[in-house]
Amino acid sequence: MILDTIVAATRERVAVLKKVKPIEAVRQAALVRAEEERTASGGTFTFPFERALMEGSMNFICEIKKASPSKGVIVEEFPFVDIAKEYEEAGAAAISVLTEPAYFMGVDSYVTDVADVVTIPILRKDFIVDEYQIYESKVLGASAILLLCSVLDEEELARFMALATELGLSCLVEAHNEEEVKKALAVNARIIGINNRDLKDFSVDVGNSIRLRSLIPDGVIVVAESGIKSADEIEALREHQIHAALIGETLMRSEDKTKALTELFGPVRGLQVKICGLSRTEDITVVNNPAVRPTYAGFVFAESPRRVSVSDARNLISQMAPQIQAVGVFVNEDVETMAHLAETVPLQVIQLHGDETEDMIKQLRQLTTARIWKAVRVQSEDDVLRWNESVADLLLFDAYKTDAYGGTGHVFDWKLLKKCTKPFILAGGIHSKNVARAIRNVKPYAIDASSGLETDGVKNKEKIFHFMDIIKKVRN
Ligand SMILES: O=P(O)(O)OC[C@@H](O)[C@@H](O)c1c[nH]c2ccccc12
Repeated sequence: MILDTIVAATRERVAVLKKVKPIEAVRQAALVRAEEERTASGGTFTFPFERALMEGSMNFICEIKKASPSKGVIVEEFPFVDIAKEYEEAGAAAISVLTEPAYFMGVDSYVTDVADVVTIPILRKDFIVDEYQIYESKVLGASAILLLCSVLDEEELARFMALATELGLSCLVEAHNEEEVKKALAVNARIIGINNRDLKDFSVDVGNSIRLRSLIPDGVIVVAESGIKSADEIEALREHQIHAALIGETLMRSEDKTKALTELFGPVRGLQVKICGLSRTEDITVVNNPAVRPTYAGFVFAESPRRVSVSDARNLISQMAPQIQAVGVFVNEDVETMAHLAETVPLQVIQLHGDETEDMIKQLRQLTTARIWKAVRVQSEDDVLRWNESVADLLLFDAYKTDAYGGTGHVFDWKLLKKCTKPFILAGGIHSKNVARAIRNVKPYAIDASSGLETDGVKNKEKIFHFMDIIKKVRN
């Protein structure tokens, strides 16, 4: 049986590795790395892999795999670093990297190379039979490892999971049948992967993950693995509360990963875009381009590197395509001034980005017909709930930073927005690498980007075009 052959080859591989680099050295390196990470995140591990699988209604683990025993070589061209970048932009929650050399043509260093270019977590996919490989996975920069119920007994599973947890690694515990699911549950797996492919004869049945899913209690993350090709399959997985789909071949073979994930996830219609912090004539030329043309363009009147004077704003807005609505961004400005500027610049929207109160919004409402947006800098769920009843036309959620009111380039925890019942605008460190995930997982009315579209403090044309291109593919 192929699985036995791969496992035997893996044992030999590990035996050789141990001679080249003794386990004690790898263990030390892993412990150092784990300790650094723990300290950096304030004393506890953050387990980014499992958190990423809880973000949206369907999360994708996109796989980097040159070959497989069932399909042989899948792609001749294998620019795996570019593929990893594309996966991240396409909206992958995590990336799975095959490192098994003999049957999947994997290489250990792929993990490190991918970790260098993406910020999303990486699953190191290999046939783990020895603690050595767990330490190694940590050193390579993985956030998670794969443990196979078909290869490991309960004692090994429990021991390997405990070691992984100690190192801050998550475990995707893979099962293919009822007996293996029970085994995964017996060792308290936090993430169970249900493989649709039978590793004994390579037959694939996507219904397998749906059938076995019912055996798994709430609170355990469920991942459907293998053979996933269509939007209908993803919809069925979603209906059965499966949190994530691990997809290899379908994505490796697709020319455009962003389009491929949109096909699978389904398009997100109706999303609006605001590009904030325009300050130069060149910026106006870019937004006027039909390929860009956001619904809203923001002009910052408050203290900021992107501040514009009233006369500059007037001049820039007069050159702007009439379809684009001008948003004036203010911080703790007095209401008369804002109402006057809305009239005279003119501005279609007043965005309050400071410590304005609900009373101020009401006063402003009396003075202007411009729409009023209130920016809320989110530190906790309470910040969101407090503004739920506001008379503002829309809320805009941004990251909190003590020393700045906005445009900080920081991303906040989007899960804090779950209880927001009204349409809102999402801001805070949005750029081409996280916009697809932001749109699909947070489902805002509009997305607002500023610093993520800049280079050296000014708007970058290429970044803006690329950003809009991704958004178009996500909206389809
Ligand atoms: O390429 P596919 O059919 O989308 O499958 C991906 C992944 O599930 C598959 O590579 C896999 C699932 N379990 C494994 C165990 C080892 C190696 C590989 C795998």
